[in-house]
Amino acid sequence: MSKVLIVYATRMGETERIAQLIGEGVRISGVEAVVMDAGKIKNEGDLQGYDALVFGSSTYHGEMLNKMKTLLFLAEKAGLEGKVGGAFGAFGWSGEAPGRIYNTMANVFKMAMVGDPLMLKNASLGGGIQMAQEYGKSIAGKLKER
Ligand SMILES: Cc1cc2nc3c(=O)[nH]c(=O)nc-3n(C[C@H](O)[C@H](O)[C@H](O)COP(=O)(O)O)c2cc1C
Repeated sequence: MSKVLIVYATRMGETERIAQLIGEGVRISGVEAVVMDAGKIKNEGDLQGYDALVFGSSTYHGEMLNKMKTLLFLAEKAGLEGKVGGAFGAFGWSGEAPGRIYNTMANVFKMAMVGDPLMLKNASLGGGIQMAQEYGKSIAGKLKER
């Protein structure tokens, strides 16, 4: 069975909520999902053995959180080329982090990215629950195309 790893970096918990909803969308599609805090990933081996990887961080002062920067340097060595990818994050107004994560996954890791990064101001208001679950479903859908 295909397996998806969803890793989040959060300060107040909003990006974790989005990660859990993406995980639900993956599981609704019948695909296994593991959701993990970026701080739990200690070496590149922790990122191996998955068919799709989805990374997310909230934005502070125009940047992703340091835990996500560290994770991306580990991921560079994990051999993720060709794997399905996605990026997400909670934001307030400018939301730089998800796009930067997405571009690194596409351009440096050469992953097969789903349409766009998912950016949400709130995981549960304004259709957030559905949008995050749909993002998970689109990750699972891209895996099933293969
Ligand atoms: C000190 C501070 C700086 C912030 N800087 C930004 C920013 O530059 N751009 C932005 O879009 N949101 C910014 N935000 C809003 C957060 O991204 C937003 O509250 C988000 O929901 C936090 O998600 P988290 O709980 O996953 O950390 C900032 C919030 C705080 C408290």
